[in-house]
Amino acid sequence: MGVLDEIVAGVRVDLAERQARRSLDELAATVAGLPPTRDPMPAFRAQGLAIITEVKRSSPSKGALADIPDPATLAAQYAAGGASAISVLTERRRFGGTLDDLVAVRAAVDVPVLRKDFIVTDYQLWEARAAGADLALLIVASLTDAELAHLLGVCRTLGLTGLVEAHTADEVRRALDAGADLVGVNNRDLQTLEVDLHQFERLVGLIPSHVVKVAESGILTTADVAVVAQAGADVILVGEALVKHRDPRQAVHDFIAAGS
Ligand SMILES: O=C(O)c1ccccc1NCC(=O)[C@H](O)[C@H](O)COP(=O)(O)O
Repeated sequence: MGVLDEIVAGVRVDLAERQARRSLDELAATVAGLPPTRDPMPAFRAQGLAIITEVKRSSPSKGALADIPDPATLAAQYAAGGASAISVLTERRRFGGTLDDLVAVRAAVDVPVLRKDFIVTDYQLWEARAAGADLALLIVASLTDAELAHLLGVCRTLGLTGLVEAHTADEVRRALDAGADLVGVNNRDLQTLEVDLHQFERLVGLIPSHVVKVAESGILTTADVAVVAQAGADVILVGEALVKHRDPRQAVHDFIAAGS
């Protein structure tokens, strides 16, 4: 079993507990009372490099990264620096996140918010929408083709933008076949945790021009930003470098400038 499989196994256990406490009907009632979601795509398609900044306390690859006692304050700093969207890791066991973090971030900023988790069921998408998310991550490696197409359809029904994440050429093909118009290439292999910044560069040519391309993971410096921007990234997704930075607002600003 690889790391991704282990994470998903834990996610399914936690998910069953939440489902026992709150029914889909209850989530649907909450969602019915919400305003429409925010569309991140215009900002992602605009001139220059866009950035999705991540609220990430810890990770399987690096262990503890930052305490982040107040995700809302960090998110406000990201937004002030020019973030086009904010990613909130809501997985508890390995990343120390919760859906409450997403609720707090949603209340603090106006930019779109991404639920970054290991989504394998409709229920998690309803939870994401009920918590105030505008985007949801779908990881090709943890889904069958049928599941991926189905979950992308549920995203559309709920007004969520699906960020479909791939790490190999085959996964990029599967993401496109499922109809994704926002594709992330993760430089991190989620089974082995190895990071290769050049994975984005290798795969980006497989993605057609009308699809928005996101370079994810392992972007630590402005030089790294320049590498993926020159390779054709429309958007970068950055966690570690920002949560560990003494001035996240300035770091976001500098990363955007490095890619433009
Ligand atoms: O970050 C990990 O170690 C990790 C391990 C297994 C599954 C997912 C993992 N991370 C999720 C992410 O995709 C990253 O948080 C995101 O791309 C930002 O990466 P980074 O800038 O390297 O923190």
